Amino acid sequence: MTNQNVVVPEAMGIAVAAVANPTPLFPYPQPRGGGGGLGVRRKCLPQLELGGTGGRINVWLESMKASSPTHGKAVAAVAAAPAVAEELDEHSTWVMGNPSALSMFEEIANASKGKQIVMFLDYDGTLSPIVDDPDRAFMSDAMRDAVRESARYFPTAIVSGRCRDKVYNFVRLAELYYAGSHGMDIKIPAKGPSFKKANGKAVLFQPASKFLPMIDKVYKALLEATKFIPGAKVENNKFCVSVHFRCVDEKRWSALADQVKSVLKQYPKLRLSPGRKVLEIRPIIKWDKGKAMEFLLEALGFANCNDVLPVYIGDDRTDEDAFKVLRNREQGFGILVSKIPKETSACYSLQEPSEVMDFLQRLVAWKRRSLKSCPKM
Ligand SMILES: O=P(O)(O)OC[C@H]1O[C@H](O[C@H]2O[C@H](CO)[C@@H](O)[C@H](O)[C@H]2O)[C@H](O)[C@@H](O)[C@@H]1O
Repeated sequence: MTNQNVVVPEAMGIAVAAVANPTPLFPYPQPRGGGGGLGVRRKCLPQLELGGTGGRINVWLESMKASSPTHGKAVAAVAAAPAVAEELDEHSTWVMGNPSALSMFEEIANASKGKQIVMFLDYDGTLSPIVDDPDRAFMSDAMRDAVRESARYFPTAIVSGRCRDKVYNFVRLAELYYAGSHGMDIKIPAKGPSFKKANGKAVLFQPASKFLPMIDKVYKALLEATKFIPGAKVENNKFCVSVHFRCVDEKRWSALADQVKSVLKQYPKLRLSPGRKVLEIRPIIKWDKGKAMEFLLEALGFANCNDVLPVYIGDDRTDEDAFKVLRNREQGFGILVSKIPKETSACYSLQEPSEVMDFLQRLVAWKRRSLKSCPKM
């Protein structure tokens, strides 16, 4: 490895406190309703414990259901339910707490005046629509153009649960920064249009590298344990593993949860969290997408800056860690991609990837106009 820094967390001094910024740069909307809520009935997911007996399987099952809302089904349920009015009310309350980033565009643009926007984008469900086959989650050329343009004006990073190589192969833009495996695999190349702040040295940061052999073993064990469940798919994401159940008949979810649980019992150093019809298995280390975002900000020279505005757009539970960091720092803003109300720490929302594309295009157009009228901006 030449001209590349392999960074260990301690060496970077990465801790939430290390990059804390005391100056509120963006006025987060105040939480509405009780319990710090956004006016939405809280549907907290139970902890997915790996030990214990049969009862916990139900907890797993409930989690799998709760973390996999299907828009079509939700809409049908709303239409059929007697409490339609209440549901609609809930939705509009949520929209008030998390207004559309498109309808609030002027406010967002104003807040970024004089500040360097740094763009963080999740991949699945944000840049590409959710599809049955994870290997075919392609982003459109139009979306690729929008992301390419974003990177011309703002340092832009992809932060994904997928392994870094795989997400790079989908995005195929060398001018971006990539954080794969839920932020546990970060690479900052040495050269590129927006890499001036990275001191001309490539950075490779893999805080879970010692877990590689374990992840490999658990991946093989999960493949074996789930091979009799039609539709189940196990994906090796290098520092984490995804067990997909989108194509598994709901009647077999419990059997799948059972199999996964029996494998994970032998791996107390791994934890499990639910995603969109997927069980995500990863090492128990204090590292997540929020920490990855902070790492990138620091590595790019934006730590302790008052004139930076990080924007994080994502659709998944794992993106909440980044939304929380922004909320706690009172800096920048998180945008949740969702058609249905969800508990979130984001302050704005977009409904689907096509809206994400609109938003990126508008931001770039706004930036271009501002540069024309005031080239120093
Ligand atoms: O952090 P992300 O980039 O959003 O990655 C999270 C997981 O995304 C992928 O799974 C999801 O998208 C698939 C394709 O649309 C879909 O089939 C699946 O049901 C979703 O959960 C990816 O395959 C996982 O490895 C990522 O962890």
